[in-house]
Amino acid sequence: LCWQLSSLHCSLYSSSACDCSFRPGLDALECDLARNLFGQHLAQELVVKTLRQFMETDYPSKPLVLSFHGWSGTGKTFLSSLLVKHLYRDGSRSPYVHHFSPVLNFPHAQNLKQYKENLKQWIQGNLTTCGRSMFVFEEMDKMHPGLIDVLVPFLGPSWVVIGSNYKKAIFIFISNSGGDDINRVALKFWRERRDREEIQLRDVESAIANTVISDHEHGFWQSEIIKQNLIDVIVPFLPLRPNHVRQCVRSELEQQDLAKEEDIVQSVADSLVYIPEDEKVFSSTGCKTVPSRINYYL
Ligand SMILES: Nc1ncnc2c1ncn2[C@@H]1O[C@H](COP(=O)(O)OP(=O)(O)OP(=O)(O)O)[C@@H](O)[C@H]1O
Repeated sequence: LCWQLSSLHCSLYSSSACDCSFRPGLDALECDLARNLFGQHLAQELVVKTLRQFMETDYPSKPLVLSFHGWSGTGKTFLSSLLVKHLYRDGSRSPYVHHFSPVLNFPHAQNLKQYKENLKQWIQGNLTTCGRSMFVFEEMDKMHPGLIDVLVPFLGPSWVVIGSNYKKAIFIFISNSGGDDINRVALKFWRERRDREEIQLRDVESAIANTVISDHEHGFWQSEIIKQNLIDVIVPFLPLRPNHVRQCVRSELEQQDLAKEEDIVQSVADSLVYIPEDEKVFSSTGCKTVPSRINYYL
């Protein structure tokens, strides 16, 4: 029955939508984001809109390249995991989704040459196996500058892997860089009593790009990926307000099958640090420490 259902699904979509267990459920993704990703109207809109455009054709002109920016604990990794869940049949167990972290995969600066070669081979090999692969690069701000540029041929419109259409791949880069730029704008809006939903990509985009390319420690320092405009969308994550933290607490309590008691919700939210110190507008760690705090207040 499962097989029949999946082949029916594949024949309803174009057959190539089913390459490599790729089962895009964009309506479900949109719904999941609307319900579970708090306070990130820009990220939500940009990612869904861009994915819809990218999926519209079987022959995209280049792979999709997204770069997520924002402070710690604001939902960058969480959003990327929801993408994986709604794009691949096997979700996070999919063999076509690859994660890279500089600390785990490229820890020693002196091995840069070897890492470059390995990374190139790895990407090429996986793209040959499956054009619909996804590659997620975490902590780009800790990646050795120069390493990531081996990806340049894979990100543009003019490179070919025999046997697969590499232009269907998705690359996601994640970093905290640009977080201060985003926060400055968010704070300005808050001080002017303007709705945070009024913040547009154009309010933060160029500041993020400038910060990233001029940061000597960032993997995109002087990178050709930026210079050649290979990033399709810069996705900003806004700093979280106390009400978003409370939503995270409720959501975590629900996941742990615990009652959503408001005094616990408030105590956990109150226990976080908010900045600036005098105004206490944004959580300095987003929702990151919520699960560990909950155990303390139960
Ligand atoms: N905007 C959000 N909406 C809902 N939950 C969130 C949000 N931000 C963070 N969380 C919760 O906090 C946890 C940690 O967030 P996440 O790992 O996505 O942060 P991050 O932005 O990737 O941080 P870092 O830059 O430190 O890696 C998530 O697993 C999720 O449960």
